Amino acid sequence: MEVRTAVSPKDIKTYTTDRLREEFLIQNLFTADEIKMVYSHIDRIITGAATPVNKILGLSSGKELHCEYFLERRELGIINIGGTGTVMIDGKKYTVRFMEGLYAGMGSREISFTSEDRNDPAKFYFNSAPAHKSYPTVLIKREGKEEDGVVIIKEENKVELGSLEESNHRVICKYILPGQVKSCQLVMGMTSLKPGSVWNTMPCHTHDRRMEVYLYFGIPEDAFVMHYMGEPTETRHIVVRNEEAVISPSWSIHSGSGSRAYTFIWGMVGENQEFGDMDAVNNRDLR
Ligand SMILES: O=C[C@H](O)[C@@H](O)CC(=O)C(=O)O
Ligand SMILES: [Zn+2]
Repeated sequence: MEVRTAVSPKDIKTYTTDRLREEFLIQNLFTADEIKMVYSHIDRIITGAATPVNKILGLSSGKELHCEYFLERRELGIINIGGTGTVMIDGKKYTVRFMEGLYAGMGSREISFTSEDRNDPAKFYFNSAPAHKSYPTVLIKREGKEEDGVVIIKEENKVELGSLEESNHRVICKYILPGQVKSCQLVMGMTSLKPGSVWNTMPCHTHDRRMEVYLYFGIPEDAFVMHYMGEPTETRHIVVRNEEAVISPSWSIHSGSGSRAYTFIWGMVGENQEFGDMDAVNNRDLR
């Protein structure tokens, strides 16, 4: 597990491209038959991915967490962006298809990942945060029938925002949030741009009470997203490629414009779970 420290907005004023990428960009998350993780001191979020191809991958705490098992004092949110896979949690099997999610509560001991088809492997992306209470583990689906251990995303949590005229027409699909999937800190979801729209989170915002990580995906190899970060009056850009993530500290905007439409997963950690708790930035004030 790679460990990254927190960063002051004063520092990034002098950062080179390389330094900025080293601090905030997360690359090579999806590596065959490996679990990759980055532990950030910013709200202690862990951003990771499990890509089982030929193996069963077990999630272990590693030496960095100094505990017996990964979710001893944590919670976990997973979204599969690959082929159908299986997550085993304490002997219970969850089949997780493309774009389906899973929330695993604190105290879950044995967690492992497998793919159904090695030619179309699952790609389990995850965010994990410190937790103080155990909430039920549930599978999260966009459609279907509500049943025991399965949550269907509510219509009110599929929000259409923006317009083609403003090049920011998109659907925000909220997976883990109060009123749908209970968690201690973690709030997670996915935003998909409509063809022809390229801007996410524009107008942009900051939120002092939580940090955020974006994972961009569904981008062809020769395409990219210009991700914008920094204080609203001191912005910087990071060129993000397919299946790369970017860390956004509380003081930073997090917004992007792609060379074409794309999709991204957002995960937020901090003290406030209210989705609308943002400090809006007026477009006129950006620098
Ligand atoms: O605090 C909320 C997050 O930044 C994202 O959910 C915003 C987003 O997906 C979008 O506007 O496209
Ligand atoms: Zn945000």
